[in-house]
Amino acid sequence: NYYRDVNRLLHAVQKNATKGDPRSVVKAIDNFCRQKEWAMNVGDEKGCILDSVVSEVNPVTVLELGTYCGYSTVRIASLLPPRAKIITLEFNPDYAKIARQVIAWAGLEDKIQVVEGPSGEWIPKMKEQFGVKTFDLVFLDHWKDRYLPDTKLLEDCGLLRKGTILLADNVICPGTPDYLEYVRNSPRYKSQYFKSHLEYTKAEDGLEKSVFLG
Ligand SMILES: Oc1cc(-c2ccc(F)cc2)cc2nccnc12
Ligand SMILES: [Mg+2]
Repeated sequence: NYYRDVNRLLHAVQKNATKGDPRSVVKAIDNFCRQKEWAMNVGDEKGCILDSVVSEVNPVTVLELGTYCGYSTVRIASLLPPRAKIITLEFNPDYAKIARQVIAWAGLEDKIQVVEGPSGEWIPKMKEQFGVKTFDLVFLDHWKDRYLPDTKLLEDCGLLRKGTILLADNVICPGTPDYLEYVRNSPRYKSQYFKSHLEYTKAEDGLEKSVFLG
């Protein structure tokens, strides 16, 4: 079952990665998923595109939708300036439990807040619960049918500012057609597609980077 799989991924991190070294945690997960068991991390190829967007934006406040095992959370956090913070939402409690341990192994607990529950319920509470004004970067990597409603919710809750970057995983595989249509046709976004491959495979996938114009 899924929980046993993610547990083996955690053990691979604890066995092969150096405690307190985020990049070795990322490497250990990629090696495990390439050699042993595929898992739905953003992966090393799309991960390099993620790294370049994070480095370009240099965000202070990041929202990640879909933590899973914390691979992209660790990848992003390892590139953030000292005071920067990531809030990452995960619906599945088993995944959240694993992610917290992966994040702890990387030594990044101080930068990352893992929040359990439905994104649709937590987004309207971001300001009051976490003192967030607006997000500088949002990484969408959760259920594909939540990308569009959650983006509209972020707009309606005033959590996006002129220049906020939305970066969306899996816009080709599994695919998020309604989200793509929205960000590519709305006058409120400037959108750009980064062609890549589905993690650890040769199938096409890509990331969509969209700037909120206010
Ligand atoms: O990166 C991803 C890949 C897949 C996925 C699963 C099965 C396939 F066959 C192909 C792709 C699902 C995902 N769900 C949530 C967040 N990210 C995902
Ligand atoms: Mg994904």
